[in-house]
Amino acid sequence: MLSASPLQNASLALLFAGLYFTVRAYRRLRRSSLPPGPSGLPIVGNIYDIPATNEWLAFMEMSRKYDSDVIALNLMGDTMIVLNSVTAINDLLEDRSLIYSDRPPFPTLNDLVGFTWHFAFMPYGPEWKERRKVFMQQFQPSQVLLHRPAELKAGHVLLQRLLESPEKYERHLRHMAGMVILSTAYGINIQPEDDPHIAISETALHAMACTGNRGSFWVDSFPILKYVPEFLPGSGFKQKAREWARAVTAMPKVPYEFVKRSRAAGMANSSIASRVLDDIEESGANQDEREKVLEDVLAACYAAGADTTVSALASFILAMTMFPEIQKKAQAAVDEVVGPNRLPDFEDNIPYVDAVARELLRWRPVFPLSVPHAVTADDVYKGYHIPAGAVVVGNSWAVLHDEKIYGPNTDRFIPERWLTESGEINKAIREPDTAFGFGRRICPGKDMAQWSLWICVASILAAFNITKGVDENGVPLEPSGEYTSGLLCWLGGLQVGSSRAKIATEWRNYLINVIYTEKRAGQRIWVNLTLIIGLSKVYYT
Ligand code: HEM
Repeated sequence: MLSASPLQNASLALLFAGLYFTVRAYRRLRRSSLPPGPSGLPIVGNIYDIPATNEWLAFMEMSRKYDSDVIALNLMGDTMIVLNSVTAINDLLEDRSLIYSDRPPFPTLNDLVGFTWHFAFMPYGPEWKERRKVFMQQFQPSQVLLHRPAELKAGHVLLQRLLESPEKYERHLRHMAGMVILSTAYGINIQPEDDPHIAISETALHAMACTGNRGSFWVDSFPILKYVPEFLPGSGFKQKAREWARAVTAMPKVPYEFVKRSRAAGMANSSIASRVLDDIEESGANQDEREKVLEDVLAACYAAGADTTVSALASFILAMTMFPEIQKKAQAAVDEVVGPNRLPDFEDNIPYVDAVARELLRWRPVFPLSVPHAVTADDVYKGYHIPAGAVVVGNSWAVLHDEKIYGPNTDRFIPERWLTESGEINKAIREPDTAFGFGRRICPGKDMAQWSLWICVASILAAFNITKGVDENGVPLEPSGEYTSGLLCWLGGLQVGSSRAKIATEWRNYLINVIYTEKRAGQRIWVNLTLIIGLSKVYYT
């Protein structure tokens, strides 16, 4: 074996030292031109500067501390830029959306679990554009009108189910959301219980909630771990991912094949799938390719639309429990327009309910940090360097709780902030659009989501009182009002399904005690609900 001379050793040591200091100096230089932020530790960077809960509040605090609405964090070598004001969000995610519309990679979610069909997680590029275009055609405001009958019917079935077992309200909200989406997208009439389509989708959504937070698994930080063989100790994540992948792969295929079979048998209901398939078959061009896009888009409706709507409605239940005086006002507003003999309809003009629905999205945004974007080219903003590849997070919570925009006490649920003195919607107040994300990635299901929320809120208010539960001594039990946090420490993650997780874990545990729903106005409402049961029987058979 050859051995190096002392001179060679000294030269090598010098070379390494030189390299080390050059890299350090380069990093310092780069860091100094990044937006301000906590300095962090070697290697791990700022991961310990981000708390495990309520990260959006920590980012607002950093913004104050560094006197900058744009802050930068280093998460194990990756740069995360957090935008804490409406101005910064507009300047970058809206006005420069050409380069700010990418997504960071999701190694566990996409590569291991198989959500590659879901365009919400696709990089900005032709595949994403194609799917988004097809989606938008079906969810633009004029098309959304076609979905209203399904939303109304599902709202009525929701009331009936709440009446039967109010303590299972979260399950009923899920059923309602699934019913709207499966019937709109595929023309599928779901079963009242144990529907197989719902079961597959819920398992896949659970997988999404577990893996959508980048950083939940080490493989997110070290993608090479994807290749670890399953027999090695510590590779449990791969087995779990393989189990989830079965449902995730089945989610787009099973309902799509159902539609194809129903069409072949001449029994398909009207749906987005059927309308687009008619077009595809008529034109005959690129049939397989276009069908694959359609299959993905339909599945994206459930994947993106179910948990979100459920989460917002669960916040509604919470708000009505915490602010009973608002509930009374909202019920009075509904009663005044709707009267005692029917349930609300989309044609009803009830500004107070509009205000409640807006306040809901503002007060407890489903995605407090939206869904992370990524920037595809180097950029300069306010003199700061934003490096290509950085994850860019819009702090929706900061905007939606900004008292300069929405007035005082933004932590309280105050629908009046949206109203003029005469009780109409005040058009001068910025709509809660921030709750639906930004720029080219803004939620394309926004209109449908808002109408779904509206009809459920109005219908529940018309039929039920929502009150705190009492313990065995009759003492009211206070709900904690806490939510889970979705953004894990390493990289800007997702909030998908996290409110659901909280409700599932905490609320369900003392659900029967904490929140119960009672029939309001006794017989009068019961009569209405009997009518609804009649309607839903037609639906179920
Ligand atoms: C209250 C309900 C909802 C809320 C709060 C919500 C919010 C959001 C947010 C914050 C994003 C990320 C936007 C961004 O990256 O900047 C998003 C994306 C998306 N949403 Fe929604 N959403 C809701 C309901 C729905 C519904 C009902 C559908 C479908 C029918 C839907 C379909 C989608 C899709 C497909 C994307 C991915 C867009 C893309 O990456 O291009 N959402 N949503």
